[in-house]
Amino acid sequence: MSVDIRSLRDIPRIGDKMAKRLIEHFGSESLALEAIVGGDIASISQVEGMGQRYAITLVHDVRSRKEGVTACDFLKTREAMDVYEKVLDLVKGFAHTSYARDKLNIYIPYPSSRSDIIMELRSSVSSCMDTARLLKDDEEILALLPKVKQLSFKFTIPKVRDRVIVTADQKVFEYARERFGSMLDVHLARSLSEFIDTARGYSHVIAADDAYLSFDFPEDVRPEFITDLKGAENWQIIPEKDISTFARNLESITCSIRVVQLLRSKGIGFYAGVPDKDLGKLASVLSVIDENGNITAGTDKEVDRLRYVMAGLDQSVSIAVRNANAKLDECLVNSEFTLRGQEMLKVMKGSVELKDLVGKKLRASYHTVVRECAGEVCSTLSLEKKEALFVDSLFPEEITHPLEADREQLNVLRQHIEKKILKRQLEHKREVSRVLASSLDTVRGMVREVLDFDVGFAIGCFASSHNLVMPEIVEGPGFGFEKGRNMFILSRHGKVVPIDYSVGGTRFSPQGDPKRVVLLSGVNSGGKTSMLELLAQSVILAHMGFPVPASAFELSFTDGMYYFAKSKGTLDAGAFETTLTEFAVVADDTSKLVLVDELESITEPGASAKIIAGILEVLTENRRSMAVFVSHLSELILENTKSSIRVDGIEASGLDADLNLIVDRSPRYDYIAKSTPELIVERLSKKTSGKEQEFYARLREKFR
Ligand SMILES: Nc1ncnc2c1ncn2[C@@H]1O[C@H](COP(=O)(O)OP(=O)(O)OP(=O)(O)O)[C@@H](O)[C@H]1O
Repeated sequence: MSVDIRSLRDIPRIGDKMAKRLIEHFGSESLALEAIVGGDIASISQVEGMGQRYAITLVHDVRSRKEGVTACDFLKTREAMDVYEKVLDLVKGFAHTSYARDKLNIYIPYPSSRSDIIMELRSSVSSCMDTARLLKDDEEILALLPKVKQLSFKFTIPKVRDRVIVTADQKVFEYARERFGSMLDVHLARSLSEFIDTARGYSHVIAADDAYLSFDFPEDVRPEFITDLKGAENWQIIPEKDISTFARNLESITCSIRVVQLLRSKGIGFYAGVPDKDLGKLASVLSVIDENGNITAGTDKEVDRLRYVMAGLDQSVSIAVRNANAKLDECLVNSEFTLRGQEMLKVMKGSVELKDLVGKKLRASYHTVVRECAGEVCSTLSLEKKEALFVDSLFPEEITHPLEADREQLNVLRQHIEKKILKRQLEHKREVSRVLASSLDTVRGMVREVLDFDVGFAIGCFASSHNLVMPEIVEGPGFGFEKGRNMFILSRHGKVVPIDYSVGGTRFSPQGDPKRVVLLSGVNSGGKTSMLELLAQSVILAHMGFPVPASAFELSFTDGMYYFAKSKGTLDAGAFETTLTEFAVVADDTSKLVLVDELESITEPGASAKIIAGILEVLTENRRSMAVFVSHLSELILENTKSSIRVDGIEASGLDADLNLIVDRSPRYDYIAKSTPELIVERLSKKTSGKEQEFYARLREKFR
């Protein structure tokens, strides 16, 4: 039964505490609900106290309430679930984003009662396959996608230190502090002098009322009057607020824009609500900021020049000073100083200092050197007139040797440049923020769509890489295929022998034999278990609406799949009983596929054969059941039943030159294949020597 979910309270797993955390994390209940219903496992996992496993369970829970089924409705045994999880891991290997890797968990196999969902999925997966065919080798898209992450809004914006709001009005002050206080300084100035003192500490001053409008301010205080603070937009006062959101997520956003543009250029309609022109504008606005929210180099020549000045100031001053001192030294070395008699008398009388006389003599040369030194700094840094005046004040009027730049004045120059950069940046930031503020929803939606694109793209790439085909759905019961490939063997060994096989009524059935219940006999290590695994993989994929690993595949939908893997060793009485209880479930009249691997080891061979025969009879009587039982006891089982059960066989014809079994991996229909353990014994005897070989030779004799 499907249930409508309208609030977090409708989800039994979510208590008050978790609901609060979800709302805090996503920003609102509707966004939290959207993430859960939409299967955004990656984001839900980030909620405090959640974790990935819990997020998956939560999403499955909610979806199963909406869809009325869970994965366990189809996957009836632990081993069936294991195969599903391993298949899903293979698909996840093709995801380019962690978002997609997590979200792929929402895909589950559905029972035939929800064939409507399977059919819907088949059509969307088919278009994912088309997209993958087109794009799977596109290097640009493959490089862009891994850089797209979910947008993060969880960060505090560092306080802006170079800007201040100053007001003379208590009410305005309180309002400004409440709205902007966490992001920039707000001051109450009760007098003009207080205003000016405060203003001098900042590169940009916003005067938030008209109290000081008519005053003449000193040249270094140039407030901006924004007298209606309530009517002001955030981008005017604190453009950093919106810019930060974009800057922190810059790579994800710019890569998403590029992905959308690329997809559109390939004729794939994507994110239709936003026209190309708007995307282009967004991209060009974003190109102006870097990941710290600063204006990027190349945006504004003046900012670039000032940054260049800032970066080169210390070095160019020290080089120019060094050059000046070298010139001064040279000048001194080449100077002669002659005291005339009058001068000597004055010095002797103490009315003139020798130092002053020397200074007088050197002044002209000193000032020339200092002028040249300042000129060198100005030209190296391409300083403007006003900045050049600051440079002049770096060097003392009085002759000093060696020449040194005044550290304090250098600092004043640095602050002057810095203020100019900040002021200029503010103009750009306001422009950028004005555009970005209205684009947040667009960008949020776009990044989500790109991430969701990767979910489908991963499925498409998986299908394409494994050469999968969409199975044809038939009335059945039955399944049959050509060139089926076990994907686990393929990923483990890099190659796999394709197999043809059919059970029940399909166009691949042997001479139209529609037998639905078969025993699979055959040689040890012939590939019987691998065949069951291949069937399980394909049937699970088909019930997920996914393509399957074969060149052609037909199957009928079933209500559930039972996969019982080989049990290890003979079971004790308790475990035997438990195993039988597990098998009792196959007796109901639902449509089902039962795959069983060597059940005989549950007890001694004679009894096992009877039990297996009994189970097969029950399955044969249910017209909607299909079953493949792998067994080495097929003859014994047939002796114990009158039901019409087909025995197929995987046979080995010998050993090749490398002592590997020569096996035809495709089962032969209606054929009891021998286990041929003698081939294994023969192989061992050929591979060994001495005593060991004698031992195997003796065993071999037993088969003659
Ligand atoms: N189609 C195939 N292509 C390539 N290798 C295969 C194929 N099928 C099986 N193999 C390989 O053969 C080996 C034995 O396979 P598997 O375990 O399925 O045989 P089995 O018939 O179940 O053996 P046993 O009767 O001893 O349990 C495995 O290593 C598997 O990788």
